Amino acid sequence: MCGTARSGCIAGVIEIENVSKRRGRVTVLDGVSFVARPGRVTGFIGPNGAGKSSTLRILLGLDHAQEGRALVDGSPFTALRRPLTCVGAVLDGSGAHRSRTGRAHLRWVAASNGLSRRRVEEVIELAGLESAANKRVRGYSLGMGRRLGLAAALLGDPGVLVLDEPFNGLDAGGVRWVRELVRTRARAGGTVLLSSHLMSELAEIVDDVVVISGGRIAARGTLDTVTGEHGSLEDAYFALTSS
Ligand SMILES: Nc1ncnc2c1ncn2[C@@H]1O[C@H](COP(=O)(O)OP(=O)(O)OP(=O)(O)O)[C@@H](O)[C@H]1O
Repeated sequence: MCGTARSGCIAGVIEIENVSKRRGRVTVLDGVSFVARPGRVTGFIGPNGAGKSSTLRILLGLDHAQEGRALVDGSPFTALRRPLTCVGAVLDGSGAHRSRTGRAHLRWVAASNGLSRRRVEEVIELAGLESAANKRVRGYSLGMGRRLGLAAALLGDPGVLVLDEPFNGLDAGGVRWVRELVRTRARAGGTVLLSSHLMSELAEIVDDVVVISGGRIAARGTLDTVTGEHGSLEDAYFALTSS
């Protein structure tokens, strides 16, 4: 199904290797390295402006690093032949044209990746978008836009999910859905990499944690390792990022 011309996207290992990014004179990322593994939920946390979105954008081929590599199963995202069947991603917004309906957007994304209209109906149901699917995206709330972005990310039933602040704007039902979705995906052997500022929410769902601060990795490891002697992930986060 999914794959690169070279190796095929079977394991779904995300490797960020020594990635550095400068914007003008500002160093946004400085030698960032970590791995997100199959069967695990990896939380990517850090203060505003720490470099989370920049890292995820480089991983998804939306931006370039001056140094280092970001790989999925040893290949850059841009080398994937049918990316949606390998990596599902949600960055900011739904990515949909505002004058389209949610259903039309999903059908367009599905068609561009050789996926069926039946799958479109499945993800509409999965994302709880049945009553909104025929509305134009310009009328969507923040949370509905989030659900639409997640629905599109799930279209290809990918082994890898990359989610930037997936809980933003979601109501209680949406938060519960995303929580269960990422845990179910990881239990089934998928790789989930997600950023969030919601420490208590994250502590419930992550296996591994990567902490970034000022463009540098401040800590990485299992939830227990990173939490360490601190009472909670939140306490560890503040200790690691306050400088
Ligand atoms: N398009 C851009 N042009 C210039 N600077 C940018 C751009 N995008 C990000 N930056 C800068 O890069 C740095 C890292 O930003 P980034 O968005 O990756 O952080 P983040 O950890 O995702 O933050 P947040 O939690 O606020 O989303 C910040 O200093 C930011 O100002």
